[in-house]
Amino acid sequence: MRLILASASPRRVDLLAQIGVVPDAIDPADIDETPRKDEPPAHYAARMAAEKARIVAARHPGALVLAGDTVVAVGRRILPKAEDEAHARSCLSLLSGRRHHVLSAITLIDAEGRARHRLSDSIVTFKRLEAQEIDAYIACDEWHGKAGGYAIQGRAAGLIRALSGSHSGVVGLPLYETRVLLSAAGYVHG
Ligand SMILES: Cc1cn([C@H]2C[C@H](O)[C@@H](COP(=O)(O)OP(=O)(O)OP(=O)(O)O)O2)c(=O)[nH]c1=O
Repeated sequence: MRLILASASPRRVDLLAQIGVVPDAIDPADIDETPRKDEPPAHYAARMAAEKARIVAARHPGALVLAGDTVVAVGRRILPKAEDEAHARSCLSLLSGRRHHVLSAITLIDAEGRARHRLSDSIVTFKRLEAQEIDAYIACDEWHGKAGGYAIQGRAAGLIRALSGSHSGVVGLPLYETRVLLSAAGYVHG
């Protein structure tokens, strides 16, 4: 059975490889990722994963298509991907010393066109960040393009006091849920 990964994220390829899954092709969806007005973060993540999967599945009839979306949320507020220093700084100031949620949604569309969905909800707690810790993190550039302005798989791990939930989900693809969906769709892997 062919598996298509509907994602431009190299992290998702690496995460899949961690559970022994190598997609036959990578075909990013490239959709409009603007949240709707007052859209709850979990709803937004699930909607994005489902839309990415649906658009890519239309291009690959008969294949399995996996898509994901990772959203950082402080309360009902969705933090967008940090594209510049000022934005990354404001994300880190907001996350400093408090808990936030990382919602990681996946959708798998099977060979018959049936969609299965899972949502991983993790709680991440940052230490209270000193000004020089924020400066040092900004200088390392790992925040670039990351939801919420940090990447737990890099230096930010040294600033995170606690994680409750799925580490792989925070990085971008919750592997437990992914394996469950792949198995349910009859995909055989290690
Ligand atoms: C919080 C956090 C986010 N991220 C990244 C993962 C995702 O790439 C990004 C969230 O954006 P996504 O829209 O989920 O993914 P993407 O744009 O990289 O790829 P595509 O839409 O094609 O599937 O933030 C980390 O790498 N580490 C982290 O700790």
